[in-house]
Amino acid sequence: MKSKKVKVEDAVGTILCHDITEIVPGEKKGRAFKKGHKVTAEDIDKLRRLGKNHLQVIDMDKDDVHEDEAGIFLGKILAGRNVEASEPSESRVNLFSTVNGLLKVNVDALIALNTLDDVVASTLPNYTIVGKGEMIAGTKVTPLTVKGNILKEADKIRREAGEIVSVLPFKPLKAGLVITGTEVYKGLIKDAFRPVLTEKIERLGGTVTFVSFVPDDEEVIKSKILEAAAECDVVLVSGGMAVDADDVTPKAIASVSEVIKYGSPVLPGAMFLMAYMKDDTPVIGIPACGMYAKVTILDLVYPRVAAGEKIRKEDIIRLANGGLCRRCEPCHYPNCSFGRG
Ligand SMILES: Nc1nc2c(c(=O)[nH]1)N[C@H]1C(S)=C(S)[C@@H](COP(=O)(O)OP(=O)(O)OC[C@H]3O[C@@H](n4cnc5c(N)ncnc54)[C@H](O)[C@@H]3O)O[C@H]1N2
Ligand code: MOO
Repeated sequence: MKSKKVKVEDAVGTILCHDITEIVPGEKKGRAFKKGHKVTAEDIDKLRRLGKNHLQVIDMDKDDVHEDEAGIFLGKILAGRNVEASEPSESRVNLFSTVNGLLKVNVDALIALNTLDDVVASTLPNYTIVGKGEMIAGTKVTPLTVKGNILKEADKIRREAGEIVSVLPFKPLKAGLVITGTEVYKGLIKDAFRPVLTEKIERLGGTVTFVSFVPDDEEVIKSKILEAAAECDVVLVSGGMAVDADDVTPKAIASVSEVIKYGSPVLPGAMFLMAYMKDDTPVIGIPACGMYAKVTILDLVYPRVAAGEKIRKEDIIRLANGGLCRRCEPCHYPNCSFGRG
């Protein structure tokens, strides 16, 4: 990109390398033309009136694209489902969510885009819960023009990736709770799991339509999971997830579903279990930390389930990076590093 000095009348189609200021004594002082502006035939008279005989400009080659056009193009490449792009300003285009939901970023494609010369694209962290109208990504080029072949490369990355930035709306899931623990079942202690789980489910648009309190008995737990799975979209089973003689919940879950992962690299949440029934109904085993800790692995995995994702073993393992809660007092989640791997 080379700049040169040209006569005003020869500047049509070139790009200004600097702002041009207009001063009307006693009235105004401001920018009449912006750096990056593409000079048109209609601009010539005004430029002359502003006392300009020469301009410092960039002469666009045939394969050069103006920064604003490049920004618009990149915005289109980035924006997947439920995402809309703003108008460009100094080539920057912002992307906004059009729904409440879960941000999904194809991180590999995002990194590939940023390896292209002059391209900048950044997003909120993958799997952030976002609101309708929230800014979720921004893109621009480093000024003032960009080579067309770079945009072709960007388009290729998008085609191979499918979508790069999208927002998955939360499904109105019917959730079943199977709350284990003989002490709770017998009324020796008051249940604390139901309100915590209900709040987390309802916050994401779901409804608790089945609740069963059961003793630490493998057969009883198993039959209640089956009952819940028959009428719900997701089953959450709490308690009895560790090592006591009475902790039979993982066995009960494993007897009716396929366990994807028992044990997770998230603290709190080490004794978490993720499983699926034959018909793909998710069954989630939640250790007791899910009741007393403000945030746990459940806050990282459940939104993905509610957004319709099928959780794989690798997804749980990848939570290790960022999976350590700092235990801040007071808790700042989600404005913290938890789950931000
Ligand atoms: N030796 C080891 N002990 C524990 C380990 C370990 O690795 N080695 N892991 C710890 C971790 S991590 C967690 S988390 C807990 C998991 O606990 P459980 O899911 O087995 O929970 P319970 O034993 O059933 O209960 C613990 C505690 O919470 C009370 N509880 C349970 N459900 C309810 C409810 N619905 N309402 C109110 N209170 C409830 C229960 O009465 C117990 O007091 O294991 C660690 N141990
Ligand atoms: O599963 Mo315990 O799960 O770390 O607090």
